[in-house]
Amino acid sequence: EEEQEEEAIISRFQQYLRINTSQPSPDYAQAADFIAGQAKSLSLEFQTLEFVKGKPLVLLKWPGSDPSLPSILLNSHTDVVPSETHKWAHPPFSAHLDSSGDIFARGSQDMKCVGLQYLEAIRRLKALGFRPIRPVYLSFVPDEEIGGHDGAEKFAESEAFEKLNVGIVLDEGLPSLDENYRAFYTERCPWWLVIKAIGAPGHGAKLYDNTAMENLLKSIESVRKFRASQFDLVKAGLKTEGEVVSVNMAFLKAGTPSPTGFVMNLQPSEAEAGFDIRIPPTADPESLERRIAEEWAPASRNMTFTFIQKNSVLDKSGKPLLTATDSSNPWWNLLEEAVKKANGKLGKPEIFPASTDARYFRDQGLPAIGFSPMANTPILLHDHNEFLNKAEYLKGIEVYESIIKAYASYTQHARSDGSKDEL
Ligand code: MET
Ligand SMILES: [Zn+2]
Ligand SMILES: [Zn+2]
Repeated sequence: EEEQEEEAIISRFQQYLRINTSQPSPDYAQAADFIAGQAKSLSLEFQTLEFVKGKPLVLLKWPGSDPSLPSILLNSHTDVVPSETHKWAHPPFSAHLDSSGDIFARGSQDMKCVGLQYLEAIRRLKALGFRPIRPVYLSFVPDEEIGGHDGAEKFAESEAFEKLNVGIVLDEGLPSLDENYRAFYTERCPWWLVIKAIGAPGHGAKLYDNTAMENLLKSIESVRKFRASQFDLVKAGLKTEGEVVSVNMAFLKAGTPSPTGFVMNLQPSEAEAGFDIRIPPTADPESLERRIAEEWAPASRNMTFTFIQKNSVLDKSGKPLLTATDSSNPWWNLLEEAVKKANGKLGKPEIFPASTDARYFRDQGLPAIGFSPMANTPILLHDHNEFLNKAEYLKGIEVYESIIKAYASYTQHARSDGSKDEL
């Protein structure tokens, strides 16, 4: 019977994974239908919020016996990044289960696993007769992978959100290569930068100064020098990945297309490069901005720059967006204890090296913890052949069962800054 139950759990996970919610044209309608179906089968209240047409956010509620207590929000995004399908061993929306129990799919780690694990944990808690004291909400949000502006950002700023009286948010984390789960108290913020060079066109055989290509290449050299300085700190073991500024080139665009490729004897008059920059909350964004204006895209070299994405590392009051992970934050202690209770181990809290929707909730002054229970798992987010082992997925459900139970039973009135009322 337990075996049958496990099969049903895995089959539900596969169903969700098989919905193609890949950017840039995710099938949000089908994902929303699927989540609504799950909500019905679990007798959870649900509603669809559409801050932007065609981009549904599905909100589920498990009511608490004391609705006056701040609620718990379990967040996950429904969209996934694109895949180079033909480079995968198993198609990214096949959710292929191999003989060692690995389930291959885009979104198996990032983060359809988490969204469904929340639901499976609730299914078990309900079967055991557990009743939450605090209300528990689950948000299935769109558009995280393209910045979250039409999803979590609008949600966190909405009146509907304020009414939920959220006290703590759980969002995504990363797999761990060893047995210790990872938890994240803050994250680097994304700046997506495009620099553009212009220069005089001319014969491909002519040497002259200030071509667009030469101007852009000087910038790229400068970016690479900076990148190496940051990477060296990580390689030397002086800093972790989340503690340095990363910069990686995402695209290069230049040249005059021809039917066989590019015109070779014409020097282009424009050239562009795009960079994905991630900045730790402790870095000085102004000095980086100066570096961009003075070294990477100086007007003196006929260069301009724009940001496609530019989040602040600071909240409205100018403080870094951090969630406390000491005794001042009861939610942190509860998480630690709950993971232990489920026979899991938790490593030291870290800075999430990429970016998540948690930043929009932290921006509202709320504590938010990044956590995806995947131990002994290679980190394959945004990579080919993303997979999660079945046993690891099932273990994660037990961990959430323990966390949700602890959180929903917690009766002290925790303030949003994490401090407690005196008893
Ligand atoms: C820039 S918004 C965040 C998108 C995605 N989670 C990433 O870190 O790349
Ligand atoms: Zn994600
Ligand atoms: Zn992602």
